[in-house]
Amino acid sequence: MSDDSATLPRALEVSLGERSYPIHIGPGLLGDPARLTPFLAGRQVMVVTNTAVAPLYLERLKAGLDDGLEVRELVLPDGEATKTFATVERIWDALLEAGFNRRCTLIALGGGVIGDMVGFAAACYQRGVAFIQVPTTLLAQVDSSVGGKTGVNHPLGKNMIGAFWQPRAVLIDTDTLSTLPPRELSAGLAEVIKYGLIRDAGFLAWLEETMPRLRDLDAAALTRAIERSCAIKAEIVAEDETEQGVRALLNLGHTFGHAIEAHQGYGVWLHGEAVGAGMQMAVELSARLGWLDADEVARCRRIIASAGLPLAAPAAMGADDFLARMRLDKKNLDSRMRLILLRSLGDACVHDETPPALLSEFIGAFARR
Ligand SMILES: NC(=O)c1ccc[n+]([C@@H]2O[C@H](COP(=O)([O-])OP(=O)(O)OC[C@H]3O[C@@H](n4cnc5c(N)ncnc54)[C@H](O)[C@@H]3O)[C@@H](O)[C@H]2O)c1
Ligand SMILES: O=C(O)C(=O)C[C@@H](O)[C@H](O)[C@H](O)COP(=O)(O)O
Ligand SMILES: [Zn+2]
Repeated sequence: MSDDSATLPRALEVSLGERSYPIHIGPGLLGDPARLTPFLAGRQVMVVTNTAVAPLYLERLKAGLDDGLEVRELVLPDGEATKTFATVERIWDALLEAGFNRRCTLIALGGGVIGDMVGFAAACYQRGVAFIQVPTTLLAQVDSSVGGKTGVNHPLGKNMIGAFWQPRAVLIDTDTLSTLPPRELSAGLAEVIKYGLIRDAGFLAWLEETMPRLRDLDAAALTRAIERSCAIKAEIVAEDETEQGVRALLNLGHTFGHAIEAHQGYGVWLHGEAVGAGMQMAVELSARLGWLDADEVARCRRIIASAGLPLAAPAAMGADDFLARMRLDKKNLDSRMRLILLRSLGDACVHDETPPALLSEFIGAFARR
C-alpha cells in the first residue's frame, strides 16, 4: 500500500440509493462552506458539540456556515458516561426551545459519543430530521460517523437504545487529529486494526509496519488509514445497512468489549481499549477452534499492543459476570452466543456454535490472567 499526499481532499460514498451520502476526507475541511452548505435541509442549523471540542473547533466550523442561516449551538458535557437518553433529551429540548422545524439540520461536531447521540436525536426529532457528521476523533473518523448506527447506552448494556439513521454527509477534517490525546488515538487504532482483521490482510500488514508513523500523527499515513477504513465500512454498510448479515462482522471484539465497558462503568475503559482486548480474545478463541495458529495469535498480540491497546480483560472481571453480559449482546437471537471470529487473518465470520463449556472455560482462563 503506497502513501499518497495527505493534502488532497478525497471523497468516498456510502451507496444507499436515495439516501447515499459522501464522506469527505482531508485537511482544512472544517471551515469550508462548500463542504457543508449543500447538505443542509433548510436554514435552521443546530451544531451540537461538547465542552472539550467546543473551544477547539466550534468557531472554525461556524466559519464554514453561510451568513443568512439561523445557527444555534449546544455544548454538552463530555464523556462516555454522558451517552444517555437524558442527554439526548437536552438536544430535543434545545431544538424545541429554538422552534426548529422538520427542515432543520443537526451537525455533530465531536467524537463517537456526540455523533451517536446527535444521530439518535435527529432520528427521533419530529420523526426524523437531517444531520451531518463532523467527526473529530480517529475512532469517529474511521468508524462511528459512517453507517448510521445511532443511540445511547443503558446501565445494563452498550448501545441498547437507538436507531439506524443515516447522515446526509460525513466531513472528516484530518487536521483535528493534531489535538487528540494519545490514549484516544490508540482507541481509534483499535477499530482501524479491526478492518484489517475482518476484511483486508494486506491492510493489516501495512498497519503492522506503519504503526509508529500512525502513532506519531504522520498525516499521510493517517489519511491512508482513514480512507481504507471508511472504504471498507462503506462497502459493508451498503451491502447490509441494518445488520441482517455481513455488517455483524464490524462487531469483531465487541461482544467481549461491550461486556468490559458495561462491567467497568462507561468511560473507565475507552470503547477502543475494550475492543482491542476483545479482538485479542476473539483471535485466541479462533485459535482454540483450530482456525488460527500460534504464530498468527502472536502476530495479532504484537499489532494490538503496538497500537498501545490492552490485550486482556480487567483482572477483577469474573467469568460469570462476563458471560452474563455477553448473553445480553444484540447479536444473540436465541440461547446461542453469536460471536465474530476469524477463519484466517483478513477473513471474519459469524459463529454461533462455540460449545458453551468451551466458552465458559475460555472466558474463565482470560478472567484469571
Ligand atoms: N455508531 C457507530 O457505528 C460506532 C462505531 C464505533 C464506536 N461508536 C461509539 O463511539 C463512542 C466512542 O467514540 P470516541 O472514541 O470518539 O469517544 P468520545 O466521543 O468520548 O471522544 C473521546 C474524547 O476525545 C475528545 N475529543 C474529541 N475530538 C477531539 C479532538 N480533536 N481533540 C481533542 N479531544 C477531542 C472528546 O471530547 C472525548 O473526551 C462509543 O460510545 C462507541 O460506542 C459508535
Ligand atoms: O457499524 C457497525 O455496525 C459496528 O458494529 C461498528 C462498531 O465499531 C461500533 O462500536 C458499533 O456502535 C457497535 O454497534 P452495536 O450494534 O454492537 O452496539
Ligand atoms: Zn466499535
